[in-house]
Amino acid sequence: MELINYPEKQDWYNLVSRPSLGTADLDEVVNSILAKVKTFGDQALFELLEKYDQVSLDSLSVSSSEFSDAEGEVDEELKNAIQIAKSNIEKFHAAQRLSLQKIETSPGVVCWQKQVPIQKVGLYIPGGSAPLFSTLLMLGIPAKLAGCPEIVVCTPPNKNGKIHPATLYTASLLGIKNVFKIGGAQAIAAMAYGTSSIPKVNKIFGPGNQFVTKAKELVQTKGVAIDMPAGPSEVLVIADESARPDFVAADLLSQAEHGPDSQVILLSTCKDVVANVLNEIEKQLRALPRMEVTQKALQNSKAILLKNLSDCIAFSNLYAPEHLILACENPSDLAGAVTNAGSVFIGNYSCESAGDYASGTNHTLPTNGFAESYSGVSLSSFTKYISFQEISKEGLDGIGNAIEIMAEAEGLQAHKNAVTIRTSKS
Ligand SMILES: NC(=O)c1ccc[n+]([C@@H]2O[C@H](COP(=O)([O-])OP(=O)(O)OC[C@H]3O[C@@H](n4cnc5c(N)ncnc54)[C@H](O)[C@@H]3O)[C@@H](O)[C@H]2O)c1
Ligand SMILES: N[C@H](CO)Cc1c[nH]c[nH+]1
Ligand SMILES: [Zn+2]
Repeated sequence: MELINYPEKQDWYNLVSRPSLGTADLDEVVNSILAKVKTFGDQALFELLEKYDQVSLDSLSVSSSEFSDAEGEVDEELKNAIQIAKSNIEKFHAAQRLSLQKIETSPGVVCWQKQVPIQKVGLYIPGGSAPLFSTLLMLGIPAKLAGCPEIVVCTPPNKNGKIHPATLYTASLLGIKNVFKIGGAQAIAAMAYGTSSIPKVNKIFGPGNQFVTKAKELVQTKGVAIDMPAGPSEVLVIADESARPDFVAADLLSQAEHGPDSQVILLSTCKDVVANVLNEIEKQLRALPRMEVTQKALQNSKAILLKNLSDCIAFSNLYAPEHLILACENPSDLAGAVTNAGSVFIGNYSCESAGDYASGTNHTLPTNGFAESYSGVSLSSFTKYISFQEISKEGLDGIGNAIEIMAEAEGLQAHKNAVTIRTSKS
C-alpha cells in the first residue's frame, strides 16, 4: 500500500481515482461482444463460453436434475448459514415497503402513486474468480419481495460446465428456476436483447468485473434499465487511536481479496495507527489463500495521513466509497457527516463482511465514485411508481385558471384548450 503523508487538499482529486486493469480497448471488446450476441444469439453465447470460460456446452439452462444434485452437494452447515442470511436480508428489505397515501392537493384533485413490480428482471451473479452465491440472496430476495413475476439469473459456469451448488441451492430456496450458464458481457447482452434460450428482461441487476460493468453501461442506452455501476469492490476505513489495527487490516484485506482491480483506502490522523495496520496487513496477508490477487489490489491501494477527522470525512465524501468503515471513538458523530458512500459500518465490531453476507443490508453497491449519485440495491430498485390522479369538475374549476395561464406562457395553446373546453361551458 502506498503511504501518503498529509496531502494538500488540491491533490486529493488525484488520490480518489480508481485503478483500471489496463484494457485500453474495453469499449471495443464489449461492443463487439454485444453485437455478436444481438446478431447470432445462442450461437454467439456458446462460442464466447469457449473463448472466455474455456467450456463447451450443449445447453445454457440449468436442468432440474442439476438443481436436485446441488441440494445434496451443499452441506447442512452452509445451508443453515444461507438461511440465517436470507432471514436477515428479508427482514431488512421487507421493512422498505412504503405505504403510499392518496393526497388531495386541492379540493377535488386527488393524486396517488402505486408501486408496481418490474415485470421481467435479470440478475447477474458473478462467478469468475469466486462463486458469489451471496449476491443471489441480495438480488433474489428483493425481487421476490417486490413481486417481480419473471426472474432470470445468469452466472458463469466452471470449467466442467457446472454452476456452484450453493448458487443453485440458493436459487431453489428463493423459488427461482430460470438459471443460465453464461457470464461476462455476453450474459448482459443476452438479458438485454434476448436469445432463443435466454429471455429479454426490462432491468438488469448485479455486480461484476469490468466487462460486465461496461456491458451494463452500454446496454442501458438501448432500452433496458440497470441498477447501477457496481464494479470492483472497494472499502475506505477511517481509523483513530481507538481502532484495533488487526481488525482494520482484516477489513482492508477482505475487500482487496476480491480482485486485482479492487482498491482499499486507510485514512488516519495517527502515524502509529497507520504503521500498525500496515504491519498487520503484512502478517495476515501471508496466510491468505488468495494472497497473489490480494497483493495486486494492495498495490493499487493507499494509506493516507490527514490532519484531523473532519478532513478524513471530507476526503471520504470526495472518494465516495462503496463501503465506509468508521473505526473511531465517536463514530456516530462522523456517521452524521457522511454524504457519499454505498454502505457505512459503524464502530469496531461492524466488519464489512457482515454486510457482504448476513447483517441484512444489500451488498450490491455503487463503486468507482458512483455513490455520489447512486444508491445500492433496495426493494424500490425492483419496482416502478405509477402516478394516478382523479379530478372532479369542481377540482378542475379550482386549478384550471393556473393551468391556462401557464400553458399560454409556454406558448402551448392546445394544452390551454384542454382545460378551457371543460371549464368554460358550465
Ligand atoms: N460492487 C458490488 O456490489 C460488488 C459485489 C460483488 C462483487 N463485486 C465485484 O464483482 C467482480 C466479479 O468479477 P469476476 O471476474 O470474479 O466475475 P464476473 O462473473 O464478473 O466475470 C467473469 C466473466 O468475465 C468474462 N471475462 C473474463 N475475462 C475476459 C476477457 N478478457 N474478455 C472478455 N470477457 C472476459 C468471462 O466470460 C467470465 O465468465 C469483482 O471485481 C468483485 O469485486 C462487486
Ligand atoms: N464485497 C462485495 C461487494 O463489493 C460483496 C461480496 C460477496 N461475497 C463477498 N463479498
Ligand atoms: Zn466482499
